[in-house]
Amino acid sequence: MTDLPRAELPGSASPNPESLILASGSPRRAQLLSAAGYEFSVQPAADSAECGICSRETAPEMVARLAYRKAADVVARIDDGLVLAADTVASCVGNILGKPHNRDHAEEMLRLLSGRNHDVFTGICLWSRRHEKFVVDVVRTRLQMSELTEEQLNEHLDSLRWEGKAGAFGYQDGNDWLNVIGNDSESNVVGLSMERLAELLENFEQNAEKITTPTIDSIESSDSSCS
Ligand SMILES: Cc1cn([C@H]2C[C@H](O)[C@@H](COP(=O)(O)OP(=O)(O)OP(=O)(O)O)O2)c(=O)[nH]c1=O
Repeated sequence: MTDLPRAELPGSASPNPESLILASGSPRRAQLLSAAGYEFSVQPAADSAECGICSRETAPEMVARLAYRKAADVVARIDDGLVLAADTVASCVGNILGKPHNRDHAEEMLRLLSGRNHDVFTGICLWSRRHEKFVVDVVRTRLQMSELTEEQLNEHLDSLRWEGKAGAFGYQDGNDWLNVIGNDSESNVVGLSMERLAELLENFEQNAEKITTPTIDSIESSDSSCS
C-alpha cells in the first residue's frame, strides 16, 4: 500500500472544530484513518442502516445509498460532529458482492471472481451535524484476480480471511493472486479511499450543499425498493 495523505478537517483553524466521528465498525477503516494521522472517535451505525441489495440498483448507487443511511443513523444520535460513513461492495459481471454469509457463499463469490477483472466500489458520506450539510461520493477501483487453483481457493476459505469482507477477499492480506489495475486507489478496496476523503474534507464547505454522485433523489428512490 502506498503512503496515505493527511488532511486538515474543515474548520480546523477555528477555535472549535467539529470532531470526526467514524460511523463504522470496520476495523480496516479505523486503521486507515489512524495510519493517516486523523483523530476520530468511532460510533458504528445500527445494522438496520445497512439493508440488503435493492432491485434495479447499480453497485455505485447502492454504496452511495448505504453510506448515506449509515451516516444519517449516527447523525440522528449526536449533537455535534462530522460524521464519516462508508460502504464497500465488489462488482463482477453484473453481480454485486457484499460480505459473504458463510463459507459456501464465500466460495461462490471467489469462483465468480477467479480469473476475472472486477470492480470495488466504496461510497463515502461526510455529514456535518453542526452545519447540517453532507456530501456523498463513490470511488471505483478496478482489480484483476488470477485464476485460482483449487489449492489456493481452499487455503483461502480455510483461513477464514474472507469473513466480513466484501467479495470474500482482503486486498490488504497481500495475496499474490489479486492486483489493483493501474493507479486506482488501494485504500478504496479496503473500505475508504483516503485520497478522496482528503479531497472531500478540503472542499467540504464548497461541495456540501450539492450532492456529488449520485444525486440524493436516486439515493432516496432506491431506498423505497429496499428488500
Ligand atoms: C474488498 C475488501 C473489503 N474489505 C472490507 C471493508 C469493509 O469492512 C467490508 C465491507 O463491508 P461494509 O458493509 O462496507 O462495512 P462493515 O460492515 O465492515 O462496517 P460498517 O457497516 O459498520 O461500516 O469489507 C476489506 O477489508 N478488504 C477488501 O479487499
